[in-house]
Amino acid sequence: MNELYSNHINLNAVTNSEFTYERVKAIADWLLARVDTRPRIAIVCGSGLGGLAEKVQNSMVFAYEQIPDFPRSTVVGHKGNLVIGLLDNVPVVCMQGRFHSYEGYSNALCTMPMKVFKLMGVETVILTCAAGGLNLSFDVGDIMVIKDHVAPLLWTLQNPLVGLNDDRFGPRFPAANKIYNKKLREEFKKIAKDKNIDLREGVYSSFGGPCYETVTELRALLQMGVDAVGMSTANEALVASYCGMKVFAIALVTNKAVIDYDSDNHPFHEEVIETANRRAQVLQELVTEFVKKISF
Ligand SMILES: O=P(O)(O)O[C@@H]1C[C@H](O)[C@@H](CO)O1
Ligand code: HPA
Repeated sequence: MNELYSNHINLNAVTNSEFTYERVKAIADWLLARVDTRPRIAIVCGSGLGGLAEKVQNSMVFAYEQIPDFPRSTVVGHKGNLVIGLLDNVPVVCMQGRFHSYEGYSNALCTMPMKVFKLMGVETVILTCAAGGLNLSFDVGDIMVIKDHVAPLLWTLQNPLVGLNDDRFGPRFPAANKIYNKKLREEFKKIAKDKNIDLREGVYSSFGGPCYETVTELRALLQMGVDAVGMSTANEALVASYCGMKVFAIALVTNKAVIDYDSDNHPFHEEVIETANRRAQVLQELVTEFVKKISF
């Protein structure tokens, strides 16, 4: 087995049956035994956005490879640490890098950390990601609050909830029409307004990658009402919501999706990272303020 990957998790396990309640609880307990902090908020840092985790104080940093049964981060711009500590005095657990299905991980494995968070006592999950802007009025650098998603992989057996259901995590047939908490979206928008930071709100889509989308795929998504397209987040949002946690998600528009058949432009990861680095500070400021606000 590739040593980048985890110790004894079955990487090909498509269903969630590999990640039993007991197995996930063992991971949560392993972490809780090593920190004094009891985080109620979890933050997932997307491509190039891991700097937020560096703002966490009194932190304990666990490299993913230290944590039993955790996968490894293999993507540039995803450091691969779980950081537990205080963000402006609010206890948080922060994923400095996430797992993607294009890394060879099943969606059940990609989203397993959400279940760990649930069993650590987390109540709210904040997801961040990089995305290509599809909405014609979007500019590179825009921040979009996600209000819904379209995720074709989740229409298949790659849905992370496929498999025997354990009701201790969530219901067999969870609703998916209210994944992105409206109150949290409103709160975030208020904070941005007070800071004079322009925000977008829209629909995110994820095909899972690793290739960027074809022109025709993007045009179809545009017709469906999609505003930004990425390779992650929807799966995590689904599982976090299924577990009964509140979900808030933002996508940073790191590039423009190319919807002209004859364009010479194309998306590339270096541009994604570069834009993320350029906008990281604003995003960090917004998320830190948001965390403070919702912690009461
Ligand atoms: O991990 P996220 O969704 O933030 O990153 C996006 C999707 C791919 O990992 C990468 C492509 O450039 O950016
Ligand atoms: O254009 C994109 N497509 C998919 N994923 C992405 N992540 C950043 N930009 C993009």
